[in-house]
Amino acid sequence: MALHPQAGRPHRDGSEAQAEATAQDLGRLPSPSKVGAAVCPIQGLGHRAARRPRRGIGTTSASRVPRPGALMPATRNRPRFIHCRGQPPRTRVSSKRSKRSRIHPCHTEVPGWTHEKQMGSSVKERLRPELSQLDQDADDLEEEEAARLPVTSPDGLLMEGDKQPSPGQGPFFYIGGTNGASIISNYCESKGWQRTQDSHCEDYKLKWCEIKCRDNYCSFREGQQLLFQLPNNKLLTTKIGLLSALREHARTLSKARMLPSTQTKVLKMEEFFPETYRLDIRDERQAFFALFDETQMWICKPTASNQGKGIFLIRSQEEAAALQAKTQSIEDDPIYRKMPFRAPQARVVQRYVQNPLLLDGKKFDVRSYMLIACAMPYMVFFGHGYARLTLSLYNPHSSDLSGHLTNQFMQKKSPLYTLLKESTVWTMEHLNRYINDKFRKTKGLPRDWVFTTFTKRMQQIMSHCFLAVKSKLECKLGYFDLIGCDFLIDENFKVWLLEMNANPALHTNCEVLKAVIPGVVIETLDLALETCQKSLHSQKMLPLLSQRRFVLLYNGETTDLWPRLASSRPLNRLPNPHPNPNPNPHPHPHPHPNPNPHPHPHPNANPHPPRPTCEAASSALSSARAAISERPGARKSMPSRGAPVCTPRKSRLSDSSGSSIAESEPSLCSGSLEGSRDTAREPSLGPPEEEREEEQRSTSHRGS
Ligand SMILES: Nc1ncnc2c1ncn2[C@@H]1O[C@H](COP(=O)(O)OP(=O)(O)OP(=O)(O)O)[C@@H](O)[C@H]1O
Ligand SMILES: [Mg+2]
Ligand SMILES: [Mg+2]
Repeated sequence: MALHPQAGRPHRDGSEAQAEATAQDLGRLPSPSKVGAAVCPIQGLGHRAARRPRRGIGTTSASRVPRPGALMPATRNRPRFIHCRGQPPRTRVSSKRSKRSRIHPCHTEVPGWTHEKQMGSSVKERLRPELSQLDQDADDLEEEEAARLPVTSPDGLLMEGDKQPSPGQGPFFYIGGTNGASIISNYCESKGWQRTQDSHCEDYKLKWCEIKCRDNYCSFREGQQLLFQLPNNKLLTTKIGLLSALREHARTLSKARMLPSTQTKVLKMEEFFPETYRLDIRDERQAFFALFDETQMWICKPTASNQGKGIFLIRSQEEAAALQAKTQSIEDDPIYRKMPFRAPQARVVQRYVQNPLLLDGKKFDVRSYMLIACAMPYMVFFGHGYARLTLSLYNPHSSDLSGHLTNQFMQKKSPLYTLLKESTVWTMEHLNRYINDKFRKTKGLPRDWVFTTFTKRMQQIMSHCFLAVKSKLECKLGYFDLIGCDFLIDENFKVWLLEMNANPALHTNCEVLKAVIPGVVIETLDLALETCQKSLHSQKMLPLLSQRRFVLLYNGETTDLWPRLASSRPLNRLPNPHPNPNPNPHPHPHPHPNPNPHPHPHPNANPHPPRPTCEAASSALSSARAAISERPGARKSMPSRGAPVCTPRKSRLSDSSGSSIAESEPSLCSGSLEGSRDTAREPSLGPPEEEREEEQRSTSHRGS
């Protein structure tokens, strides 16, 4: 299919990503005056910290306290969580390792994991005394296991200044919503933390909410807490946010390319992102309707919905004309003119990839992950996910959307889903085997194309997208994010990025998901803890002891200037994920039914330290870096980006599950983080208001 170059498309200035992102949630917000304009007191911290000189905070505590609550095996191949019970004596962090602190390592081989994590010889050398002790400790532990004694929390579970875990005294974690809740909860409980159902609890160590709530960001204690989701991740995770960011990045890069010093090849947006137009901007809309003809297929999507909601295809002149008329009527509607925030959700139209690669005749896409484990400095990773297939055979002419939309939510609508659901999700290994068998010879692909070329391409694209928004993301030490990225492969093996999703689905309702998702979540949490702790203590990030399958895409420690929290802050508040340079490669084996999830060596396999960084991505990064660093607001020149401007306010709304108040009283929450309402935005097209609200209520599980 011939694609129109993006270059000729209408552009808007770079503030659109932010403005659009803002617009999405504004329908649910009170006017800025109601919210109040006071600056959140937390906001200033980053700047103050930036001015302070870096001090040697010392590493003793971080390196000596045992890794808390590691998953310990009940048998050699049946890992289980150890829940820390009882009240161990209060721990003082000292450079001397206490006897009890030595029990954490676990030498158990966990299928599919151990081979990926080994220490380099230099690290081993350094750790030799520790290693022999740990061997002994592991034996001790096995004895304990054999005796089936309850395992108590090791000393030093918490860092200095924290209370020891005891019922009702924390440390606390809070989970808003149900997405991945049991995995997160098990992980935290294995560390001896206690779950609170109080969504207003401010004394938490970790908060993982499906829906962002402004209060969470206002009361956030930088360096002391972990908070899931960057406040303005919608720069990447709404359709318009991503489109605008990529366009602006393309402009920046094209300017930079004119400089003699930056001639290196960088990724072009049109090479990986299907041609897309915003329907909420008149010029773009007109450009789209002018170019449309019946030889092409387009897909129309609401910017901030997920699970395929509100999506339809445009194939005929009649459908295009109907869309045009509807857009126009909304624009002309006096109600929406007066109250643009009441207007239906903005939409994009995207060129439909009509010739997808098919697996046994079925369309599929690939869900991968971008993990922003640390925002100060940025530590960004790539992680493999899984492939999602439709139940029915692909027929480009069919009007049945379930054959066109591969996301699980669409497939779940089918009565056949319960029966055939296992066939709708494949592991990446399965996909790799299939492509090796069916296409390697006929298409002249390299062996293990999935784990070589395809993986590199996804990493390159993710890096490109991250760089596109890096200077605009609101970052604080303790923010972390897991973003679901959807890729489509066409029959020419070209890779297309379809979208990125906040709060990706973490369901485990079929066997493949059970094998994949817990590992993703556990490593996410491990990496968030480790990187945060290291940042707080001004320790070197690498090697990352908890890195297993995720591949490092971006290490801001070596690239960016970033403010460090000074030692005048209360230190050691975050429980230390790696109290000791742990030679055990698999401290957190997750219940993983897949005995060998990565039989083939591939870029995400992680056999040797130092942990892998992505070559593909780093070349993309280095070639783009010069351009990025010149952008206003780039990290180099702006040490700490602003926190959301907001009034700290005790929220008083909570649904029964204790999840974000955004659902019950949307006007108070969700999305006010990005600034004030863009009243100047053009009316947009979409489903009626009720439908839109319904969509917003039910889209907590992003990226189905
Ligand atoms: N440009 C495109 N060409 C071909 N198929 C597409 C295109 N865009 C989307 N699709 C199909 O439609 C599905 C839904 O699109 P998309 O992921 O953008 O929407 P969504 O509502 O955000 O879904 P989710 O977040 O649940 O993945 C995709 O999984 C893919 O199968
Ligand atoms: Mg989505
Ligand atoms: Mg999707």
